[in-house]
Amino acid sequence: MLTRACRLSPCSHPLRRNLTNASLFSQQLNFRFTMPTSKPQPDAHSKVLILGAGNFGSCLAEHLGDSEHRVFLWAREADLVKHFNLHHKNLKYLPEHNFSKNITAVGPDLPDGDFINEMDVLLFAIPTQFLRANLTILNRSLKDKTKLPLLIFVNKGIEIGTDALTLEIIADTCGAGVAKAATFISGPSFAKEIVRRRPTSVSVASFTEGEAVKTSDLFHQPHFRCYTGTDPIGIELSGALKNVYAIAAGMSDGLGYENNTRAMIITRGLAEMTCIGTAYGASPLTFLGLAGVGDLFLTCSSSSSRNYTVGYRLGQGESLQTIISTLGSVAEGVSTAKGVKRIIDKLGVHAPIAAEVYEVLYNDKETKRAVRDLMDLPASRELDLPPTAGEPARQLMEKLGLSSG
Ligand SMILES: NC(=O)c1ccc[n+]([C@@H]2O[C@H](COP(=O)([O-])OP(=O)(O)OC[C@H]3O[C@@H](n4cnc5c(N)ncnc54)[C@H](O)[C@@H]3O)[C@@H](O)[C@H]2O)c1
Ligand SMILES: O=P(O)(O)OC[C@H](O)CO
Repeated sequence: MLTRACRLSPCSHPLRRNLTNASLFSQQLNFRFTMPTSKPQPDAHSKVLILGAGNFGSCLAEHLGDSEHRVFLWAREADLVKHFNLHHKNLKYLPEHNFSKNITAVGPDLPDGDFINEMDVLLFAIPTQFLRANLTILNRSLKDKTKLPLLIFVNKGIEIGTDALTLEIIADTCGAGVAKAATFISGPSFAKEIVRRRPTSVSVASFTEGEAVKTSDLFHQPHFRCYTGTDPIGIELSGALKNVYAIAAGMSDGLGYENNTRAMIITRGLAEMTCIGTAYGASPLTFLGLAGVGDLFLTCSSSSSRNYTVGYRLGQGESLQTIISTLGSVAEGVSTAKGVKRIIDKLGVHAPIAAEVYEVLYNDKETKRAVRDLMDLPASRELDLPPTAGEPARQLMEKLGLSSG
């Protein structure tokens, strides 16, 4: 079979133990810590600032504009700001769409402190690799950290160089209190389908159910459902990891392999994601949700996915450099593959598909050779979840002041 995936020290009833640990852990959290919360539930006419006017930021601006919120969309591109306000169009990222008149573009400089402090909601749609620099500037504007706006993050990646999840980037730049209040949206949600009001569902997670519910209520519409949870680390890992497997699936299709191979990559990819997440300290169940298998399935099976497209073009023989310079949009899996490789090496999780994607992207390994090496792995058991050692999550929780030990 394809992999000897995810083998750490065997344990007798790993799933049961992981579930027990996860639920005990969240009970301890709710019981032992006073969690920071944002201002009360944003009402029907809230002021929302969306940071990042790419495909997803502008799509979510449109989504919230539907609900008659006062929506501001920050773009770092001066021409985009000017054209958007004149014509309600985003020519660079969603050129076909006519945007709601409830949206005002702002930029190219980040808004100042007075403006930021008037907002009920700050939604970050900035790719992971640029988040730290922008949060560092924004932090200076967050005057009263006991009255935070609702803070929502939608990026799906791991930071190069630090291997940090977004929670850690927020803690480093704005402090642990801000990170603890953050909410994450992730799940199968192509921007261009949301602006066409196609029925869509996502996962929404925060450390407290209350914050997640505020975000869910804000986003809920007849064509858009949110499912809440309290495993933000698992939700973040799901979104970041699926991008790497979408590259693998695209590669396989680009090489001319067919449905069996793609199904194998999706299924073994889910097994790898679950093992990596569990070893990291997330709940294995999170990977069975919309942010996990839902988004994995979407991006591994559609040419609308930028990550799938990168893989497909690699499989067709194009160089990574050419693909990146002509993609016109971000494919978070390319940078995230670096962090994933370091995380699996550090945790000792056997995740051969992720490792082969890294080899193709960064060590010039031929795509065909990568597939052959995966198929040559010795036969293995289908799934042995690692014990919930969870050292990275434990360290992160400690950094956030949420250590339970
Ligand atoms: N497009 C989708 O369907 C979708 C869906 C869910 C989540 N996401 C996630 O949302 C995030 C944004 O993706 P996108 O699709 O909007 O990307 P995009 O490629 O459409 O746009 C890129 C965005 O990054 C901004 N940017 C570039 N350099 C920057 C810098 N130095 N500082 C700040 N911003 C900079 C651009 O101005 C633009 O707003 C990604 O993490 C992506 O994984 C995207
Ligand atoms: O185009 P991709 O591959 O970045 O995928 C976009 C979203 O993550 C889909 O949910």
